[in-house]
Amino acid sequence: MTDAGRVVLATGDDPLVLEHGGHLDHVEVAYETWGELAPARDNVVFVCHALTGDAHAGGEGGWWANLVGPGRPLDTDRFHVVCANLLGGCRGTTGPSSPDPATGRPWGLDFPLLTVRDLVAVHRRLLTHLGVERLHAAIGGSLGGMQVLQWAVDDPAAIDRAVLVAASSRLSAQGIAFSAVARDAIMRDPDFQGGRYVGSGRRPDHGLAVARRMAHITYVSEGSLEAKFGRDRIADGPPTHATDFQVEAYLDHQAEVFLARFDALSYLYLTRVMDYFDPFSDAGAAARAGSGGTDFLVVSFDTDWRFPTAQSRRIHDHLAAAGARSRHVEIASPWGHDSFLLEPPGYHDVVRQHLVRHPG
Ligand SMILES: CC(=O)SCCNC(=O)CCNC(=O)[C@H](O)C(C)(C)COP(=O)(O)OP(=O)(O)OC[C@H]1O[C@@H](n2cnc3c(N)ncnc32)[C@H](O)[C@@H]1OP(=O)(O)O
Ligand SMILES: N[C@@H](CCO)C(=O)O
Repeated sequence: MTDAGRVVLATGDDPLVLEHGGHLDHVEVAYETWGELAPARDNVVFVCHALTGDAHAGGEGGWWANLVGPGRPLDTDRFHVVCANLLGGCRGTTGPSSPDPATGRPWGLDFPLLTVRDLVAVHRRLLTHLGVERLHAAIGGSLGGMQVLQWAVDDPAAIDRAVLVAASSRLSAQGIAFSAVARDAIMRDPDFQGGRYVGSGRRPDHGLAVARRMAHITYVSEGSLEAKFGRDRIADGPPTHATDFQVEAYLDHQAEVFLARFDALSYLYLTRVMDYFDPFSDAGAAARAGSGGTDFLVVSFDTDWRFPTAQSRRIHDHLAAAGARSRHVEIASPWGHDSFLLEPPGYHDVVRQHLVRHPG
């Protein structure tokens, strides 16, 4: 059974208090579910999406349809899978382009800055709304893995099995630098209009496209770009400043499809969420994450240079040193960071096995 819905999870009477201060009096969340909820409500697998994902993880066109479905590692004949669009997103959940209840106008840059803890607080409210106390598992890739880690820190008794794929507990200087250039491209686009572009008939598409082109290069590997495109050109002819190489046409295409599904303000807010994430700066965080008996699987890909294996090993090392149950597996993949969306050999097997492991 597949279900999709939208639910209000914060109101003026029950606001969402944010980690950096301030609160949101209205939070609406878009979510989808697949598979039957067991009568004991003990078969829920929560999927946390990455930077630009949405609630549509499974089913036709789902961004994780290779992982979610009957007989898949997140087996919907067995599990009740839930995925929600993030707070700050632009795919049905409240974000910076949503109306500010105080003015009726889109929030723009008046939307408060968020943290991973805030994103998780909304997931936790959704679970309460669904009448679920404990997750069979929580799984996420990239920013999704960060949410799973924060969730275990904030509510250690809530998750039996945690799967963090291609994630990081702390962006490197290089990672923050990539985010900075992407945000600059957006904010310096004249159509950004100080963040007041919603409803103006102009959007900072140029800036957002530059941001996505650059980010996409970091999500794939040098080898995969070489293998797909090499130095192939679209047509023979004299040199030009226009798109000429196949790899340029590929980036143009990636940017074009991205503009059709994503919003520049959400990009600014969610990249900033990632920059500041650093849960182990709190010396007690790893011990708390392990204190509820959560069984962690940390997966990385050998060609991921955006969130390299060393960053996953750091997560595992912190957890293991604090006595948490944790395993780290590095998967060989030719495809870089976005391997978490694909099926390199061995990856789905370790996830499948972890989801049926006995806790304790
Ligand atoms: C994580 C979440 O929570 S979901 C996030 C949202 N989703 C994403 O971020 C995914 C974006 N990333 C991608 O699509 C990535 O490219 C991957 C790595 C996942 C897909 O990998 P692959 O299957 O190897 O696809 P590839 O990277 O080659 O891209 C194929 C696309 O490029 C297009 N393309 C390929 N070569 C060219 C070319 N020379 N010129 C123009 N376009 C090209 C294809 O037509 C295809 O388009 P389509 O996706 O619109 O059908
Ligand atoms: N390609 C993914 C990965 C980000 O880490 C996304 O856009 O969400």
